[in-house]
Order: sequence, then C-alpha cells, then structure tokens
Amino acid sequence: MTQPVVEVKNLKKSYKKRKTKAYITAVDDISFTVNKGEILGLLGPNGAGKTTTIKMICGLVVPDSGSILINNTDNQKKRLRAREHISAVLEGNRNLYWRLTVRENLEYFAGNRGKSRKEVSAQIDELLEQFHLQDKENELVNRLSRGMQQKLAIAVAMLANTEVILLDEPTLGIDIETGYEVREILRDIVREQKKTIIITSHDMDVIEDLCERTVIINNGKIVTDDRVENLLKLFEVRAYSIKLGGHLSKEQHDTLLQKFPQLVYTPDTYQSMLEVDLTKSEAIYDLFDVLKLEQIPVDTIDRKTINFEQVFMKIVKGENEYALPERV
Ligand SMILES: Nc1ncnc2c1ncn2[C@@H]1O[C@H](COP(=O)(O)OP(=O)(O)OP(=O)(O)O)[C@@H](O)[C@H]1O
Repeated sequence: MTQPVVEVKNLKKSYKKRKTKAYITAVDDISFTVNKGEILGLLGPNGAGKTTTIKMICGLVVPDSGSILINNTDNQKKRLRAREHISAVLEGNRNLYWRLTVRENLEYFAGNRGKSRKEVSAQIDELLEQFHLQDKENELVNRLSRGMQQKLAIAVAMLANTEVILLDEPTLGIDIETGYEVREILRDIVREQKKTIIITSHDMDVIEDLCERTVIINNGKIVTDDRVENLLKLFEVRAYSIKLGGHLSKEQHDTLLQKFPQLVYTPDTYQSMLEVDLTKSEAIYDLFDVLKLEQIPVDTIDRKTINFEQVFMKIVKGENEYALPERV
C-alpha cells in the first residue's frame, strides 16, 4: 500500500524584490505527495520555484499559505518534530567546514544531532566506505575535489538516518565520473534502505536514471506530475519519422505544414523524410489521410526515440496539452 511521507498542500510563496518592492510569486499553489521509498524528481527551468519548494519542505522558508506534512506532522506547527524526519543537501559543499577533515566534519555534524564521537564511529566508518571516501578521511575538505565534497555533503545528510532526504542539484558542477558514482550510491540507498528522496536537478540523465516519478513546475505551478516511464511513452508514441518514396511539391509541403506546423521535411536525392512530433497520438491518422489524399508515396514509418531531456523541454514549452493523464 502506498503511504504518503511528504504531503504538500496548496503551498504559496512570494518574495518582495528589494529594489522595486514588487512581489514575485515563486511558488503558486502547488500540491503533491511523495510516498514511502519513492524517489521523486522535482524539475523545472531556472526560477521555476524548485529551491523555494525544497526549502519550505525542510522548514528553512516559511510559506505564505498552505501546509506540509512530514510523516503526518505539520512542519509549521511542530517544526522540530517534523525536522527529525528530514535531512537536506542544499548548496552541497557550502555547508561543510572546509578547515576540518572529512572525518571531523562527519563527527561535528553527528555532534549537532546530539551524538557522541564514540557513538557514531562505526556509522562514520560505514559511510566513508559507502561513499568511497576511506582514503580521504584525514584530508582537509578544502583540499578535496568538488565531487568529493559533494559526496561528503550527502554522507553528512545520511548521518541523521532520517526517512526523508532532500537533494538540491546533487550532481551540479561535479565531474562525470563522480556524477555516476553519486547516482550509484543514491540508487543503493533507495534500494537497501527504502529512503524517501526528493531530488531537484537540471541533469535529465540523473532524473531518468534515478526517479520513478517527476513533478515538473514552471512559473511556480505544477504542469506535470507523472511517472517517468509514462511521460516517455506518452511522447514516444507521438514522434514519427516517415520516409517518402519521392519529393513533395511546394503545394503539398504547404498543405502539410498548414495542418502540422511542427513537421520537418528533408528532401534527399531520390527519397525524402518527414519528421513530426504530434500533440496527440491519434493525429497520425490525420497525417496519413493528407498523405493519401495528396497521393504522396510512403516507404516506411518509424517511431522516433525520445529521451527524457526532450520530454522535459516539450512539457516546459507547453507542448503537453494532452499530456496530463489522471493519476491513480
Ligand atoms: N530570497 C529571495 N528573494 C527574492 N526573490 C527570490 C528569493 N529566492 C528566490 N527568489 C525568486 O523566486 C523565483 C523562484 O526561485 P527558486 O530559486 O525557487 O527557483 P529554482 O527553480 O530553484 O531556480 P534555479 O533552477 O535557477 O535554481 C525566482 O524568480 C527567484 O528569482
């Protein structure tokens, strides 16, 4: 049975601009839930409201209205109790102590949560191993690469052993290899420890690889809340490449463009290619009708492959007018 661990209801937040004193709406009435053991991608273009949402969930920013329940505890009414269930990695390495070693950082943050050095020694050993930082335990943080610092920041968040982990841009600015390593580690954490994780990222490979579900926000509003595989399927069935056994006349091309403005026509020596991303899958029959009526010879029809980055761009650009299936 699905069990909601994070419940965001009708959340709103505006900021007052310092110079003009005008208000800007960062988060505009959003609601979503995250279930136990789920890894949710919170996506959106720059300025969409992701960080504000994450900060409201972990209690660092107070919403103008709406509520957030963490394990049924309201994080505004019982802030400390709600915080016991959450750890967050925001701005990764900036929250570490750069003049302390890797192990000293872990001990310091454990101490902040009321645990003695002795109590956490075994847990720290495990984390150092899990994050492949054993060789660096006595290294000062300011001597580590950005990727290692990020791994340490996530390890620090893991210390508290909370049920919910919030990760804001976990792979931002780190090298590809460490990015892969971070993804592997996060996947293991979800699989073995059943943590509930919310990730924001501009790296769509990270999202496609790690997240089962995504909530996409744009201008502070949710535009899509669906499983990653559903979104991929939904857009895949609409993207076609059609090989024609000849060329289109100017009139035929114009007729097609009028009905399918996104169509791309590429003539070659003997054949030509039509590529089209339809806004709904049924529209392919309309396209066939026009091709038949115009007596345009079709050689082959293929589905184009589409990756999550393309899906994301289409949704953000508003090409998903048919893409909001009811969630069950
Ligand atoms: N402290 C603040 N004061 C004023 N405006 C803010 C503040 N924090 C965020 N904003 C504004 O609120 C909007 C949403 O910002 P937010 O950082 O939540 O978006 P984001 O989706 O995380 O963006 P990015 O991907 O660029 O980090 C933006 O227009 C931003 O300029």
